[in-house]
Amino acid sequence: MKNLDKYKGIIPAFYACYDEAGNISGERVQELATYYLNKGVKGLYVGGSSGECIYQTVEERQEVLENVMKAVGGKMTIIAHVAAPSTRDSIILAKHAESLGVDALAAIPPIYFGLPEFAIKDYWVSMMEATNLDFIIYNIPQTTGYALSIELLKEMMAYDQVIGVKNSSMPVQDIYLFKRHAGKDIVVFNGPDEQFIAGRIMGADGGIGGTYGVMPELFIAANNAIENGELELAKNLQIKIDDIIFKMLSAKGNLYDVMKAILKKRGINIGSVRQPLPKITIEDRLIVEESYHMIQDALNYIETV
Ligand SMILES: CC(=O)N[C@@H]([C@@H](O)[C@H](O)[C@H](O)CO)[C@@H](O)CC(=O)C(=O)O
Repeated sequence: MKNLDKYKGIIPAFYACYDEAGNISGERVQELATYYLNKGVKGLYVGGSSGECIYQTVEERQEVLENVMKAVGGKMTIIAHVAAPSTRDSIILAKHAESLGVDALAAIPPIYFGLPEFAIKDYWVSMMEATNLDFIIYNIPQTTGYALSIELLKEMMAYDQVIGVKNSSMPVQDIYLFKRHAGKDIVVFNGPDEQFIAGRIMGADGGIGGTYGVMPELFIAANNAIENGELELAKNLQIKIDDIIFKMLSAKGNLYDVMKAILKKRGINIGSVRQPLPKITIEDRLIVEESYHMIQDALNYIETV
């Protein structure tokens, strides 16, 4: 029986760190990784949606992971999202991640063309079996168009390397169903940050989220409240988190650029987003300001409870 405790907690989805010219900045990657280490999160999820991975080359994705491992390798759990459009590149990224000593791989299903489940399974198994690492299925039907079926989950659970599911689908019941039908102990990560505590109550062992990175303290506090059975506090924190997310999502610019602007106000400059993601507008600056102060207010609230 594998000990899965190292995956159970708050794991921010790591953001793309660019220099002023829009190229990957190894220095800023290391600064952001160290920032999260010091915040006390459980680990980092590197190269996922929030990492703008689909807009980066294989070499750029390798550079990001190399710099994360330089900064925090061995000091926290590192999950490397290695899925690329082709199986070939996914295998290259998986082997590279293993060579750096990450804890686990994660992968979305194939994108663009809708493929039959046997082809999705082959895609996942090919990159997984190119290494000896733990493997986490990434279910995110909103962006991939494929919702993980119980049948395919059961087939994948037959592989000892498969240890969990990162579930970003909105129905929180999916978390329960994946746990129920896995047939063995698995880790399920809550993906939609807006319903983090609901996911935890329905069986998620922790969370991986794109907004954790701009307010990690709030998700750590919400997770601790769940762990301690303080459901009223957990709900109050979730409501504060959601109001912040809704405010950030109200911007015209992409959420990731809103969060990067807020991080800059928190002292961490990781550049902007890569097109075609729309950058924040002048008008969005007010939303950034308001979101930043809502985070500060929530941090002050935590100090009082
Ligand atoms: C569809 C989507 O991107 N979901 C996000 C959420 O963290 C999302 O950004 C958040 O709930 C705000 O809507 C994560 O589940 C995925 C994610 O952060 C990642 O893969 O980087």
